Amino acid sequence: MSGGCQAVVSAGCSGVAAAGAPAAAHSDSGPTRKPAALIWFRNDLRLADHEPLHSAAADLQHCLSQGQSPLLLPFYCLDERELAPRAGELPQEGGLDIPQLGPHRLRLLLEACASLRAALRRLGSDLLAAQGRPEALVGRLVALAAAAGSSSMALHHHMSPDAASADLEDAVAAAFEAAAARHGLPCSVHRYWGCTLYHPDDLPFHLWACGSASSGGRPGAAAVAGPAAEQQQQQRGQCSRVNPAAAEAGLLGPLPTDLASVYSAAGGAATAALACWEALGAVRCAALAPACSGRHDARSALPFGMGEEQAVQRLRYYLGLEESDGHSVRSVDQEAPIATYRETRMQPFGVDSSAKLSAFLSLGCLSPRTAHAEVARLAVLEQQQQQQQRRRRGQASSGDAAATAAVAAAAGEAAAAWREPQAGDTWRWLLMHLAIRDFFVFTAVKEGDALEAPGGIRGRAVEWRRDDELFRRWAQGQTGLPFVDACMRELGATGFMSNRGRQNELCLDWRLGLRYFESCLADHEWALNAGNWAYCAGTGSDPRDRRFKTVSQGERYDPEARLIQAWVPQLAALRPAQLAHQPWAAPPAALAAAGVRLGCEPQAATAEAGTERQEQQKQQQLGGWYPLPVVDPASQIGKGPKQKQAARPREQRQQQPQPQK
Ligand SMILES: Cc1cc2nc3c(=O)[nH]c(=O)nc-3n(C[C@H](O)[C@H](O)[C@H](O)COP(=O)(O)OP(=O)(O)OC[C@H]3O[C@@H](n4cnc5c(N)ncnc54)[C@H](O)[C@@H]3O)c2cc1C
Repeated sequence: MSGGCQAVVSAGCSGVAAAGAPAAAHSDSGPTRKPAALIWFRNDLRLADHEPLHSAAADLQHCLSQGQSPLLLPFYCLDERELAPRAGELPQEGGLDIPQLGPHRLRLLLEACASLRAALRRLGSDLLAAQGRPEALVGRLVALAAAAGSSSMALHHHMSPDAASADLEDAVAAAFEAAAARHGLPCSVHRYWGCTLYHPDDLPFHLWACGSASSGGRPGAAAVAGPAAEQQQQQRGQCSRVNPAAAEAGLLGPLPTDLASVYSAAGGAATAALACWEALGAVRCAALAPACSGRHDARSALPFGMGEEQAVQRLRYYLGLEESDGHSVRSVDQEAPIATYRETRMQPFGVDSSAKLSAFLSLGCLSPRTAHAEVARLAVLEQQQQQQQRRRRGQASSGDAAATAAVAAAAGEAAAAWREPQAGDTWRWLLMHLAIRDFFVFTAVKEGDALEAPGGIRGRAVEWRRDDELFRRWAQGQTGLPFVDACMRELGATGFMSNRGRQNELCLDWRLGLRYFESCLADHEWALNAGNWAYCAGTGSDPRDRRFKTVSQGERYDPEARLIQAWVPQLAALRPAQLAHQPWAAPPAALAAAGVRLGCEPQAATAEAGTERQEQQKQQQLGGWYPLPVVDPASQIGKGPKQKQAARPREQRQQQPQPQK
């Protein structure tokens, strides 16, 4: 960092303004002073457990108490570079010039920004929003604050674990410093860590190599969940009013809701990338619900609006918690989904089979620590219930209520501390997955770009296969492997795919899949996507072969073929339903009864492409043409006791279908 600025990387909850204040000549003391704080919102679109906001607000609160009139400028910048393809690091891109930020995630992002803006407005503040480059926007904001008479500038933001983000953060800081210097304003930059359950300072090793962009010492350690998060929640009413000049600068206009218009506003590269995305996945952006419309594909596993409130609602619903008179109580209506989480999590179908928190976490509408705090509440309630039961059975003395509650609270908090889950546990399995998320984030920070190298962090010497036509069929859900196709069609139409589904691939260059997922996943996080792809490809930190037998996976985790019925209507009428996993092995009579015809649709029929509406109707009709598998299906069937080949008539077993080209 240069100029009069001082970078401060804060990890604790203590105020940091003093640390960033430069020379005494620029002191902010005195009634005429007007310090300004910019809060750069990124993938942390929430108010609770938001250390940059909390710290800035605490500093400004201090200024207010001294009779000064500080400014708080929370802002979000939709970085246009993300709407275009990544710089082509893959050879023979094969139609992969798709946006990094695809329409599904864009929709949720716009919704999350709208929710955040509404929440800030309720506090008398606002969210300044623009499309462009953050490093250009900070310059404008500094000018705005300077014109409003600001006497000093501070920039607060969360750090991102993405490999590319360190450069962006440095560029934004440099632009901020340069703009402040132009206006003769002292300034400081404050970076925070807030995207994991555990804080890097609490790890038993150093995450950052010395001299990296993010190093510089990380004072203090944030508590994992618990009181810190709650305390911050209570203090969030501290934002001061945003400068009205921001409205004039066009930063308070309505957020876009039409997805395609966002790409076209970003220029030719983004528009072309969107067209490429539509062609590759055979999904039309115009057919997707606009942001904030409240509309969803009826089959979507993510039928939620996006925002902090929705995130907490979803989490509480899943845990079976309700708010009553400001306290968490257990919902009495029905058994909460968390009760069966361990058993259902791998099921690829349904809204409640797994927690469906990933999109909220990826946009930062929910912090992992807040999730942990809610789980701790559940643990306390469980302890209270157990104590009551013991008392009823006369196994515990009936002391005074307050003392009993305190004991239960302590026991609950202790119970929510980390321990490996056992078979009978419920919420502990959820905590374990949040810990797995941390593992991938920290691995990504440590390994950086190396995670995406062809041989990964283990430098495996593998000649990855490229087959653009096969890749296209995979992306469009036309492989002839029904479970894979159902997963891919769900991804294209809704941006979600279950964890099981995400682990099915066709032994092609894994980095193609990585890029396609990046563009399609509504919950995309670079660290998690790259780390998990590397895991599946055997190039990550786990050297074991993780290749799935895709047919067996479907049969095992979706025995009733509900996912296939939802997304592959051609096979939906097959009975018994299990036949949908291996239609090539179904008796001819069953195929005929369900109207299924295997193979390529004859040219004459495809040539008669109808209107869009007719095409949609055709998509929803049961029965019809369904392709034969693009790979030998026998290679996708496991031999283990739980992965038995579906029963099929003897005569059919003789005729293995030939892979279709
Ligand atoms: C190839 C591949 C790519 C993936 N890309 C992403 C991605 O971009 N973003 C993303 O959030 N998840 C990713 N995952 C992980 C996982 O599939 C999703 O987090 C999960 O399916 C989301 O559903 P859920 O919220 O119901 O998760 P649950 O299964 O209920 O788990 C709860 C939370 O734990 C975390 N979690 C669970 N499994 C994993 C995992 N394997 N790795 C990291 N965190 C995990 C997530 O935050 C999740 O929301 C990927 C997995 C694979 C195999």
